Amino acid sequence: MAAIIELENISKHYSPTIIGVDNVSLTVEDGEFVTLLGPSGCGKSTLLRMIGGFETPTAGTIRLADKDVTWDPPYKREVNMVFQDYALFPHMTVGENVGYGLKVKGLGRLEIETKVHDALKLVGLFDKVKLRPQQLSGGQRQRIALARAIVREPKVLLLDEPLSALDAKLREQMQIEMKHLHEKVGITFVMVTHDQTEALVMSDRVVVMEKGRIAQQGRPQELYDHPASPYVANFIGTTNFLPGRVIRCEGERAEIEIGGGRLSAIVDAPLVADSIVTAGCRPEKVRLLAEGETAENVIEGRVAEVIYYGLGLRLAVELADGSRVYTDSLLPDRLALSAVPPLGQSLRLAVAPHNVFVFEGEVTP
Ligand SMILES: Nc1ncnc2c1ncn2[C@@H]1O[C@H](COP(=O)(O)OP(=O)(O)OP(=O)(O)O)[C@@H](O)[C@H]1O
Repeated sequence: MAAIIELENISKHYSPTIIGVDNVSLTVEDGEFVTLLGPSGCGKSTLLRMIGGFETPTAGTIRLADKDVTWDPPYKREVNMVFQDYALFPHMTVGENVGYGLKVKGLGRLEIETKVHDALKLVGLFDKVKLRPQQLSGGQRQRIALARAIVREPKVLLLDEPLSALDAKLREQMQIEMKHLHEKVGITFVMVTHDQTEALVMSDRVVVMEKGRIAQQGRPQELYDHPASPYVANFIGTTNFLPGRVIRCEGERAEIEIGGGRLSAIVDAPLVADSIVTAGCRPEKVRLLAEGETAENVIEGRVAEVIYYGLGLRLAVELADGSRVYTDSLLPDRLALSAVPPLGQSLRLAVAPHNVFVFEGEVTP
């Protein structure tokens, strides 16, 4: 695959103290679906707007399809942006909205009709061509905005929180629809979201941002299974953080002392004996042990809280030092609920060494 977007040392300083984006370099491959993910204020929208030409960088270079576009206005770039509020014209029909950009470009009526028809077919809304936006549901309006963006056949589609106006159920459905749309049209998608599930479900690659910089980037599963920092581990999914101390580290295996016992972990880089660390593990990777069952990395504690969330159960287990470990388990059938341990009951948990992350230093949640 060839690179379609190349950002080289891009910064945006709004003032000497307000830094939107701080020296970011990023390459997006042709046809990729890349998501910029992070909490409010981390600089993801500023970065997206700079790719679109709606904001100019204070340093760095932006190349689109090998062309330096750093100082080009939006209309000179082969990109199209879908905004949060869709920005549809209320006085125009769906067909006119979708065809508007082509009309401005000077295309003939027949050509516009064909392209509008194809774009609306792609989003499954050709039967709505004569309606006005206000006669459509939120999800339909979102699809019209997408059709209007792809009808101009841009090389890159920029999406700024495209699903934020939709309710939870529709959001879930649109995540899958947009993923399929991306596969069908083959255009490069760059999306901004603060919703980690959305990023994991839809993207080929997720770029996690922190204070204007890239904290980590990778395929969704890479980020989930190998977060590079507590920030990423906390932002993507839920993580148990347990304060600890390194007992020893030999090769890729480290022994960590934690508040209720010891944990073995598989580590990427050697750790210094006696150093302060934080062990992390995902709640669904922590297993409840049956009586008499043996395992590596056994943690003992008492049930402090039971949280039922339909699909399964989350137990908060308090260790001897007062720290808590959450464990998630699915409930395979209704009867399983009767086996839920009561508050205060002692139990044993286990987590496999390859499911334990170790971060140097203390983590403040
Ligand atoms: N036009 C502006 N003038 C001054 N500061 C700005 C401007 N736009 C953004 N900022 C600041 O730059 C930083 C990054 O903002 P940005 O909007 O890119 O973050 P974001 O991650 O997209 O957040 P959100 O999800 O809330 O939109 C923030 O500190 C913000 O206050």
